[in-house]
Amino acid sequence: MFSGFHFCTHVQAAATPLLCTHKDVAVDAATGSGKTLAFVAPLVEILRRITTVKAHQLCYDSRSINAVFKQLGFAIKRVLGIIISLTRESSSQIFNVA
Ligand SMILES: Nc1ncnc2c1ncn2[C@@H]1O[C@H](COP(=O)(O)OP(=O)(O)OP(=O)(O)O)[C@@H](O)[C@H]1O
Repeated sequence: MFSGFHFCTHVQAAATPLLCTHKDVAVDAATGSGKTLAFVAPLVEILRRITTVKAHQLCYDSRSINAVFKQLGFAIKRVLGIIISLTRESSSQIFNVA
């Protein structure tokens, strides 16, 4: 389980499989129910998959290791996810969870 927690909260259990399969999700749940991790963890998982697949594809193409790093470096510098937050406090909270 992400972040050292052993169980998902209800909102995390409901949202994670949908977000990890690229569905659009709107969540309305109580304060402190774990909403932040419910969208941060799937985003991290999707980014991990993108970079892993990219590395695998590049290695599979059997290019030189320098070319692999160069192309991976380029890929990682692209914007792959955006979190929009309405307040500075909320932004800090999300930053700390991420
Ligand atoms: N799966 C989990 N197991 C145990 N604790 C968790 C889990 N997920 C989140 N928490 C903890 O629960 C607390 C509240 O989580 P979080 O801030 O994500 O809730 P939230 O719904 O986003 O709150 P808010 O509505 O205030 O933004 C945090 O301390 C967080 O570390």
